Amino acid sequence: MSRDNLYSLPRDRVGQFQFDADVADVFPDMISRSVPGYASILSVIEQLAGRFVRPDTNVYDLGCSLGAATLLIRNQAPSSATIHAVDNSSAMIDRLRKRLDQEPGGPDACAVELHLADLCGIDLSDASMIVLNFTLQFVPATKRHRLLQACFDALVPGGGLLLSEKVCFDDPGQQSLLTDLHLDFKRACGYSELEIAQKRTSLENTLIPESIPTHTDRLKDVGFDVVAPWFQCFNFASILAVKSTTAST
Ligand SMILES: C[S@@+](CC[C@H](N)C(=O)[O-])C[C@H]1O[C@@H](n2cnc3c(N)ncnc32)[C@H](O)[C@@H]1O
Ligand SMILES: O=C(O)C(=O)C[C@]1(C(=O)O)C=C[C@@H](O)C=C1
Repeated sequence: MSRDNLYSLPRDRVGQFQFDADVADVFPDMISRSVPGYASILSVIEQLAGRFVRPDTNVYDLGCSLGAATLLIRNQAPSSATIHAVDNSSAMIDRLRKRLDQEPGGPDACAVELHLADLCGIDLSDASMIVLNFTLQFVPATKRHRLLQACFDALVPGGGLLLSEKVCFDDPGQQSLLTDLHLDFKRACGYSELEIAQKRTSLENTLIPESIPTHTDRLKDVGFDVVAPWFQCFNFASILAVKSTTAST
């Protein structure tokens, strides 16, 4: 795995964070040293796939990056399911396509379709599981409600949505403590103060976190019956939302 040292040298001007080829090349290292609990969340996504993915349904991995969640879901999905891996970064989709060519899966592996597209513009239907693993935070706040409504509407009764996000806190004490603990995590993972500062600048106005109650209220508002925050480490959280089995599609 290539080491992320993208922000290790001083830059005259730190531009907006982009999921370009440089980031794609180091992404597994970058995300695992930036998001506490990332590996645990992935392992739970695989577990959830075993429970939620139904035969002859679609699964959407929205903002799939290099397909970490897609490949784990494929381990559990019935062969008649189809996983749609969606990302608007060609660097990410190209690398995932190569990886799938190298690892086509066994004879019972379900189909994986790649979509180089804005996830706000794609049609979603007949879904038994939808994953937004650290993706919604990059979608403009004004588009988030409509996207989650489309996700809810696309789910079959009993279907599940997994939403993981960097979050913020209304209470200033919590905000400051949990941000500091995240920075300590990054330092312990080997990032320098310069790397941390330059990456923070590049993510400003690009990654827009919201509070856990903002996320859970919105998920209930679009129709989810059960909205269960199941993971939090510092300012990173994951929520499972389930559509009622008696809901009409
Ligand atoms: C933090 S990464 C997601 C990590 C990935 N889900 C995983 O589990 O490894 C965010 C991804 O969302 C993609 N993305 C951001 N906004 C998007 C949009 N509007 N449409 C499609 N993809 C988007 C980025 O290109 C990036 O690959
Ligand atoms: O907050 C940070 O420092 C992050 O790097 C977080 C984060 C994320 O949550 O997606 C941001 C961009 C990269 O994709 C990897 C991790």
